[in-house]
Amino acid sequence: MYVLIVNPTSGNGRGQRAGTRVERLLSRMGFPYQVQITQSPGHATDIARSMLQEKELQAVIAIGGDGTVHEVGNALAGTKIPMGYVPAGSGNDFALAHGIPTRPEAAVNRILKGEVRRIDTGRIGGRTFVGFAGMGFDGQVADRVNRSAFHRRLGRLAYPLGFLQTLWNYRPTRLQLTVDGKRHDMDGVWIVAVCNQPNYGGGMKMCPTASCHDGQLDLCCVHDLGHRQLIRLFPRVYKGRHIDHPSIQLHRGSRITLESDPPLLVHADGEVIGKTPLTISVFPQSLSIL
Ligand SMILES: Nc1ncnc2c1ncn2[C@@H]1O[C@H](COP(=O)(O)OP(=O)(O)OP(=O)(O)O)[C@@H](O)[C@H]1O
Repeated sequence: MYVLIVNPTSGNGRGQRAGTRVERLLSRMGFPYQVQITQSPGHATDIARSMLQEKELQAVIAIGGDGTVHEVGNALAGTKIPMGYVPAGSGNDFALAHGIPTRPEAAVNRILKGEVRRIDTGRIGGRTFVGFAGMGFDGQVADRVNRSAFHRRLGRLAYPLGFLQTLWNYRPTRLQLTVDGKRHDMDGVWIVAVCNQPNYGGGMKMCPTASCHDGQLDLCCVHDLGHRQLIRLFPRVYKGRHIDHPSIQLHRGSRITLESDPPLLVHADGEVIGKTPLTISVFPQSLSIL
């Protein structure tokens, strides 16, 4: 049996429509399924966890955006139950990273092929992230975008707009980053992004060489530059061309700790989950995806 977890609010109602199309397809093809609609933030994790007891469960199909992938991934990481995905959000970085088609029919066909791949995930403050996490300025932007229905209606433009609105009042801070035991003290830090895939925040290529198959996490630290310089650098991140800039530090490792004063907001897959200090580690080959 397939369990569909549909976030009806994702992508401005796209989730609801995609859910109906997937349901029709599975029914027409005679596959057993059950539909569950999320009622609130966090509900997708609870539903997916409760379904793990089902004997006939073949896969959980997340229908929504990266937030829905995050929530379902939190329940399935560390289990053998695979996650299928039908993209219906505004950013859909997970779909981009894994070549998942945007049309529900094509995404379902891929799921029904049953080709399971194991991917790494990240552990952050007792939770799992599937694609990426970020802190500092980026945590503030995620917070602003997620709280605003207006921003969420903008799709991929939500992040660039949130970026510009958050920019002028943000003060970069001092931060201690430790990667696999090696400490890096940095001043004037804007962003530390931790990536398990290249795509980030609606199509940016924050860590262009990140891979979910290498047992490592890639980091991109943006520090020591002024507001205007950051604006000039920003468009380059969509092609991954920011990495040669002198204010960018790249690292790779499997265990990362971050400390800062003041504490910085942290997001995981675009969902705000807390503040620094925290430890992040890779959870190799922990999630099965279709
Ligand atoms: N019934 C609901 N009412 C309100 N919020 C919900 C509901 N169900 C899920 N959510 C929340 O909706 C948020 C956004 O979901 P999601 O990220 O899947 O869509 P999106 O923001 O449109 O896409 P993307 O993250 O790819 O841009 C998540 O934080 C999730 O917890």
